[in-house]
Amino acid sequence: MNQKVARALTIAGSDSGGGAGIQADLKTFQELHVYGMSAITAITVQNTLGVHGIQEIRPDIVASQIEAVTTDIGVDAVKTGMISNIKIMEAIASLVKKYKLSNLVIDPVMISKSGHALLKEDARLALKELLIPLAMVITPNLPEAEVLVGHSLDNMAARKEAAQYLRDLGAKHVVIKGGHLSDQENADDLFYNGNEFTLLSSPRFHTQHTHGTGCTFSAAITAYLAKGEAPDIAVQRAKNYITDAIRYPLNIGQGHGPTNHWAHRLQEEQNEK
Ligand SMILES: Nc1ncnc2c1ncn2[C@@H]1O[C@H](COP(=O)(O)OP(=O)(O)OP(=O)(O)O)[C@@H](O)[C@H]1O
Ligand SMILES: Cc1ncc(CO)c(N)n1
Repeated sequence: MNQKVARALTIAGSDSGGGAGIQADLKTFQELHVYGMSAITAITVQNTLGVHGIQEIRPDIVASQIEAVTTDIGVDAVKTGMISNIKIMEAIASLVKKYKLSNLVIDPVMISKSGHALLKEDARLALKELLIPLAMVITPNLPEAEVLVGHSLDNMAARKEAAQYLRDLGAKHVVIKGGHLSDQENADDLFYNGNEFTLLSSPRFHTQHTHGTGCTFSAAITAYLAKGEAPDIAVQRAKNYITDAIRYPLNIGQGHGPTNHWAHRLQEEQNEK
């Protein structure tokens, strides 16, 4: 086998519970046959019941992790997740530019599903100034998109304007995720590539096991980009992946459990029996 292996890097926080953050990203990369690497920005003490502590990693250590893998192994696509402070954000932005990491997916993580702040307030502006201009794809959930534009987005016209605003900041493709629109029958995400708007649509499942859905979705986009898919295809395939991962829950933990990262294989395994 001398086919070139796709390589993806996640720059994110560690979730000891294994459902979100670095752990979700690496599991997703592996499932999609992409070699996964990590630069850890923070260690969270976390389980399905919530976030119980955070230790930020020194910015120079975050930077060295990125340098170590970029200069040796190489990176076909990269994603960012939890980046809790400005110093870490500055370090990441300068290395993305230095190493011309063009397949950059930004998941602008701000608050965990359990309500814990994962991004300091003063870092929100830095996210807009430093990182969003470098993004190939940005994937805010609805509350994050509202923070980024500075007002509520309670209808589709407002969400389309928000997507245009994020494009104007420099992100080439925008996905405003609809997971939080819990009164809607479907879980529809608004995708904008600068020319047209499309909906990434799926049924909405009534489950409490949605911890790490955003991390898993953005990691899947990153994996498909690493494999050379165009962004329009990568987001649709990632939507299929996260939909299966939510559809077939593992029922782990006492609170908001993780998604099922190997669910996409179940159909295949069923067919083999
Ligand atoms: N109950 C659900 N049923 C089906 N799809 C869902 C459901 N909840 C979320 N999704 C999908 O999961 C993906 C992630 O969206 P979501 O809005 O949950 O991200 P998030 O809030 O950033 O997640 P997290 O912060 O837990 O990582 C989107 O494609 C969304 O439509
Ligand atoms: C480490 C980490 N990153 C992201 C999220 C958002 O789901 C989380 N809960 N924990």
